Amino acid sequence: MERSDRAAVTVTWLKKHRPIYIGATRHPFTLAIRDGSVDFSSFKRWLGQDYLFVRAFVPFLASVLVKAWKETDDDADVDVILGGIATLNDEIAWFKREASKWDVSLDSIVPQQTNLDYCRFLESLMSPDVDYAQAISAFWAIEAVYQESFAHCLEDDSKTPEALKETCRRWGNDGFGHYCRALQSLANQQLQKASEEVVAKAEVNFLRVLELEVDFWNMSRGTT
Ligand SMILES: Cc1ncc(CNC=O)c(N)n1
Repeated sequence: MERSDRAAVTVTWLKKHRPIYIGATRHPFTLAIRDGSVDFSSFKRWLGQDYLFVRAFVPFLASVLVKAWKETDDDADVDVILGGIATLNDEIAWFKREASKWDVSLDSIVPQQTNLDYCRFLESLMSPDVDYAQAISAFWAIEAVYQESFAHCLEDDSKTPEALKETCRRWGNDGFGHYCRALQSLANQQLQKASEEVVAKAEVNFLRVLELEVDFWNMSRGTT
């Protein structure tokens, strides 16, 4: 069967790996935010670690932008990624404000092993040997997990504490949902014309992202 006859590649991955995807997007930490039982010290631990992650996410996005610029003909890909970089600029300012609100000192956060592992994975994708199809599909997966996790905390029947709603809105808002769908569609476009080998590598990366996201949420427990 030609790949063009099949459903979009990311859609087949989501179906095939559904339980793992659910594990990342319905994690006990975000479910505890949603039902209001979350322990604020867990939230503060997550906030500090995520700030470090987001700082490392900036050069990753820059590397995806360079790949898009080199490997695509129209401006659409670069424009979507550039929008992501602009959002990250606001996001870093937001982390600083939020951290001071919660008395979290960002200068003294020590990255935990899971965070170092995740940042090392991002760095491996920054290599010029990794092609754009792989980088954009990993990028989509990373953003999609946050979008789905936090959008779930904003549904009508959720009991998310008022103090955490702004955090949930940052990734759970409709604009971010739209941005994730745009990334997904860029990823599908690339995967559709990629070799079987590249698609296979991208699927492995997708699973690695889900695993790292689960480990990342787990860090909020403070037992690792
Ligand atoms: C661990 C992790 N994964 C995804 C995101 C969302 N992207 C940018 O903010 C994030 N902040 N942290």
